[in-house]
Amino acid sequence: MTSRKPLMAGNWKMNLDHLQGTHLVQKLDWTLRDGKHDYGAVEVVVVPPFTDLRSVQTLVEGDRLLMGYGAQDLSPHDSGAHTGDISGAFLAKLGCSYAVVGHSERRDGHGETDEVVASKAAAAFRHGIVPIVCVGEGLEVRGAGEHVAHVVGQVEGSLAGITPEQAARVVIAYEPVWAIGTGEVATPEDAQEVCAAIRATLAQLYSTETAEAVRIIYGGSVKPGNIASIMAGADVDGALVGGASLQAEDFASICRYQQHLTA
Ligand SMILES: O=C[C@H](O)COP(=O)(O)O
Repeated sequence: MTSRKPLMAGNWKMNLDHLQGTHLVQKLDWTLRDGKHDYGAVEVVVVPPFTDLRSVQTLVEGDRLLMGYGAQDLSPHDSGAHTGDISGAFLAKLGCSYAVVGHSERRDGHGETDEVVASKAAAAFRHGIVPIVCVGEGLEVRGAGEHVAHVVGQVEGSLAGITPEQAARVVIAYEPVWAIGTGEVATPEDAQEVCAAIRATLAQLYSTETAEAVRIIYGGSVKPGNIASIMAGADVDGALVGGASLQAEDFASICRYQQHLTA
């Protein structure tokens, strides 16, 4: 029996300005409360654009909401002449608990390598922020049957320099690129296969104890109708949700995935 607390993180990507974001957080909180969501059993986190974070902080702190929030990226640098970068120090001051690093949309669209991702993960830890480190293969790699080796390589590269103490707190998101925003979700077996391989890699890099502590979540076309079967995988500890996290009812339903099992 695992003691890992499931994590449902809603990555809004470049959607919703701060007014729309405030509205969604309020509606999500209300929907979760209405469904008697047990935050102690399933952690809920929203990941808005940078420009929404101050508004989300004000709402979460002011109304003592139980959901957490994080950023979609951060700078590998802490301060200085890095135009357009956002420091982990600033995010920590805004109360961010998490920062997504190495999302495939940044690896592909901004040329981020494993080395860059590792430096961002290290920056997050310097400021007490937990990095959600994204890995995942493209369609070609999957077609060649090299997805496990590819993802394992990304995990090793993206965690370079991360200490065992930090590694135990990291979140790894397995997101097959071909499943992101396509409606083509990985099968529960696909998700479990790669998440188990990630955990085995963590055991080799660090220790079995560390590997057992790490939450490994799945992302890619997660919806209310498929979350329960994905979560059935022994090594799947939650989800990084894109499109479906923009609708309060859908994301709340995903957060309450356990109810789908008994429904
Ligand atoms: O960060 C989230 C993932 O990219 C998944 O996005 P999606 O749920 O829209 O497929």
